[in-house]
Amino acid sequence: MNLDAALSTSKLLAGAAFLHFNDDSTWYVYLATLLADRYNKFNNRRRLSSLPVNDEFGLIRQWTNPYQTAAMQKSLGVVVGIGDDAAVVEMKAGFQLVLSSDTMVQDIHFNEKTMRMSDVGFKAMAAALSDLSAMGAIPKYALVSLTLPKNADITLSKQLYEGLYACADQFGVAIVGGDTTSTLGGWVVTIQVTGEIEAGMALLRSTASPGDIVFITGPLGCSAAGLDYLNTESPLKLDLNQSESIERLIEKHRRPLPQILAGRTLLHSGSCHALNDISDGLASEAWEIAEASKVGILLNEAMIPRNPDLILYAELAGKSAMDWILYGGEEYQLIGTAPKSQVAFIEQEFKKNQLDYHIIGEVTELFAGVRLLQLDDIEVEIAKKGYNHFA
Ligand SMILES: Nc1ncnc2c1ncn2[C@@H]1O[C@H](COP(=O)(O)OP(=O)(O)O)[C@@H](O)[C@H]1O
Ligand SMILES: Cc1ncc(C[n+]2csc(CCOP(=O)(O)OP(=O)(O)O)c2C)c(N)n1
Ligand SMILES: [Mg+2]
Ligand SMILES: [Mg+2]
Ligand SMILES: [Mg+2]
Repeated sequence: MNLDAALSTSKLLAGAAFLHFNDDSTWYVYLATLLADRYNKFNNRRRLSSLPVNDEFGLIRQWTNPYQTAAMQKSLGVVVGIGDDAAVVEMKAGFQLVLSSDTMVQDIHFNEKTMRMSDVGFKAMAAALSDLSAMGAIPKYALVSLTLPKNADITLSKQLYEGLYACADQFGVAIVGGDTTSTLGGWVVTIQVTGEIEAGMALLRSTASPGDIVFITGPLGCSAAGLDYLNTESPLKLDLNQSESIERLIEKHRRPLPQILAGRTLLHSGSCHALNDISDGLASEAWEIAEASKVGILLNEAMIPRNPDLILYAELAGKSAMDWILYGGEEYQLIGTAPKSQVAFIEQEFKKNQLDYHIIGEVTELFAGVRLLQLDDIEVEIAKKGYNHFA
């Protein structure tokens, strides 16, 4: 078995184990169908190569047919999948629907220099699923709306779908439909996702409480540092160690992972107060919790984790790692709050699931907004800034 095959098999196993964690008794059916799916993929591709490439419906079949067989979709609760006017899916008693939508636009979220099309697909799905993770939901279904240039290279659109399905499969998500349109402008991908959650259990931004600790599920700033490198005009001279560090930062920019298991672990713990995912940057998302919960958040610079690759690259580039950590965004880690008394329990649950967990501050009623206790012991308000589409 080559490395790629081994890697993709281990991701499938991780996906299956993940469904198992979600108490889904059909997880082994999902695994079996996923493996059969991989086996059939090559044959499917050959069968499809005779379809026309300049016809919308032929294209949709080419994009979607090589992936997720009917058997696999059935194991995920799909009753009617791609091909009719709308999809039909099973509803589980005692659960509520969780709905969200996210868009990636050429030259705003990605460009030819920063991302391959398969990365765009993977990241678009990951970013959409991230919002489900921030509610504590189990991701289930996705609709893909694709707007592509009239003269687009069809190979690129197929690569986009390769990435979309790689992420969907990793998190047990069935792609059940979407929409296809042409444009005289650049590529736009919108992913609408649906998840399910135990009724009444969704984790909100508005429920932080004074005395809570503030935590994050992993180091921040790496995606922004990776993007900075990809945008560098004059290439830096790098030794092997430095280029490996930068490769890892680029990977974090191109293939972020939604923290679904962390969201589920927090929901199961019964001890998480507020939760939000970090798409626009730590400062911006902490502000969202502070405002929605009508509390203050005091972050402690000394407690904020610093990824060694990030520190190394910040020194090389002569830029501030802390700026990327606070305002960088696109990290898709979670920021949350929990009562102090529950910290040990949550930490233990995270450890059990081999998840990362860092306490970085506390919730207070002494002020409104977000402040940072700097390394020099001075407390400053941090700007409510992050990525803003209209700034
Ligand atoms: N065009 C829109 N019409 C209706 N609701 C929207 C629109 N754009 C965003 N929203 C809603 O506004 C809220 C904030 O959106 P957004 O900042 O994109 O959230 P996030 O950063 O979590 O992805 C969400 O509840 C989202 O569903
Ligand atoms: C070419 C390029 N320029 C800039 C960025 C930086 N960037 C674009 S969007 C964004 C924030 C996240 O996107 P958004 O659409 O606001 O996601 P949401 O908050 O809806 O989850 C960032 C940091 C990028 N990823 N690529
Ligand atoms: Mg959004
Ligand atoms: Mg969000
Ligand atoms: Mg945003």
